Order: sequence, then structure tokens, then C-alpha cells
Amino acid sequence: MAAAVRTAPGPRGPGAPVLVADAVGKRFGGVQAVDGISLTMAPGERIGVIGPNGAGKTTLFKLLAGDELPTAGTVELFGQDVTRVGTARRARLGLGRTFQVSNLFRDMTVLDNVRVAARGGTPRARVFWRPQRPKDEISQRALASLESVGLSRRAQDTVADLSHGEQRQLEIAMALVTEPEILLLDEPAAGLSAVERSTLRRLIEELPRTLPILLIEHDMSLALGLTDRVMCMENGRHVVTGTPQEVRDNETVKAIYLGRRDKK
Ligand SMILES: Nc1ncnc2c1ncn2[C@@H]1O[C@H](COP(=O)(O)OP(=O)(O)OP(=O)(O)O)[C@@H](O)[C@H]1O
Repeated sequence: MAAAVRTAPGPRGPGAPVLVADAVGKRFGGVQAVDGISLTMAPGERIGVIGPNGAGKTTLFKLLAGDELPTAGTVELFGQDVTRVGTARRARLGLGRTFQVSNLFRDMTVLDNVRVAARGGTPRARVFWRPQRPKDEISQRALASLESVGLSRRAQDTVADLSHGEQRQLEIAMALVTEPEILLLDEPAAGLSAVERSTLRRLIEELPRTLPILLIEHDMSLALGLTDRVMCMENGRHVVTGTPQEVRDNETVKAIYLGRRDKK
């Protein structure tokens, strides 16, 4: 299988937004999971999306990543309309992403998982997978990617032997090895211990500042600590967007997170 090849970039000038969601919505039967969300990401910007359980964060992530198609609104990636475009083509345009449900091949080595991701990353890629010489170009890229997330010493270990936190690091390495031009992280801290969270936080902080990152995260302190701008959602709708400090001080956000929104 061929390594991921970029298609020609769409219309994009210096400073043009890398990602634009315009009034996107998603209805599942009677549930309006996402309701008219608009979002514009500038080059190099780090945006957090927070909200309580069921707010619609993961559904929004899926609309941006291409896992789900919206029932309303549009999505543009690097100036191209990708509203009805699937995940593989978004990946070729430069979108890298992690998965909330782990997408790892648990019986393979850490290094081989990253090699598979470098070659296209789908379970289908595994059918054609053959162990490769350790010095080939894909292996070199995979090792560099593991190095960037602090996992190179685990390269030859089996994924099943990694801790939960290390598996999250590996998922990020698998996204980075595709050399994305935008990175979408879906609740990377879910289920991690406090120590694992701080490792993950450092890892994300140390990613190149030129890489735009959209971080969907239930953990408000993590999202606010890592991003330039934060959007809070509730019941599929936009509540507020602002700097981390503005969102932290927002009375509605405080009420939502303290679980007393309806009592106000
Ligand atoms: N495939 C689906 N079919 C039906 N309803 C869905 C589907 N996916 C999500 N929903 C519903 O949409 C709403 C938003 O869910 P979503 O998972 O996007 O929220 P979330 O903010 O990511 O929550 P969490 O933090 O718990 O993951 C919920 O009411 C959920 O039950």
C-alpha cells in the first residue's frame, strides 16, 4: 500500500483559516447532538472544546474528522469544502487525528503500530503488513515520531504491555507520523491518572507551535491550560468562546461544570 500522498493544496493564503465549521449540526433521530456550531481555526492556533457529558463534543469532532457527515452546515479544511468528504481524503489533505476508542493493534509492537499508521493507518493496511528492515524510511519516521512523544524506549514492546497513558502517547505518535498540518485530539486524557495526565500535558505543550491543534476535552483544566482559545458547548449548542481566562471566569461555564446550571 502506498504511503499517504498529499493532494494539491486548495486555495489558501498566508493567515487563511486552516479549518472552518459553519453552523454545523448533527441529528441522530430525535437527538440534536450538535446544533449550529461555528468555529474558525487560524494557522498555528490551539483551540479547546469543552463541555459536560453529552454536550456534543465527540460528535463535533467526528463532523470535523469526517467520521460522520453533518445534517446541517459546512466544513472547510485548508480552504476546501470537505463537508461530504470522508476520513481518508481529509487525512490526505493534512488532517491528523486520534481516536477516543483506541485504534491500536494490541498484539503488534509499538513501532509496527506507528509504521502501519505511516502507511495509511487503517486496519486494512494491516492485511498487507510485512515486517520491514529497521533502517527503512518508514521505520525512521516511525522512530522519530515515537521519540517526539517520549516512547522510543518502548519501540519493540507489544502494545498490550503499555500502560493506558503510554497507549495515548502512542496514539498521538500515530497521528504525528502522517506529518499532519492540523491535529485533532479527541479526549486524550480520558481515563488517565494524574501522573499520566501531566505527562500528556507536557507532550502536547512540546508539539511544534506551528501545528494547529483542536483539543476536545472533558477535563477543563487540561483544555484551558493547553489552548489559546476555548469553546464551551452544552446540549449540542455553543455556550461561549474566549481565552482560557475568559472561559474560566464565565458564570455559565462555572454553573455547567458545577452541575447547578438549572438551579441558577
Ligand atoms: N450515534 C449516535 N446515535 C444516537 N445518539 C447519539 C449518537 N452519538 C451521540 N449521540 C447522542 O448525542 C449527544 C451528544 O453526544 P456526544 O458523545 O457527542 O457528547 P460528548 O460531549 O462527547 O460527551 P462525552 O464527554 O460523554 O463523550 C448525546 O445525547 C448522545 O447520546
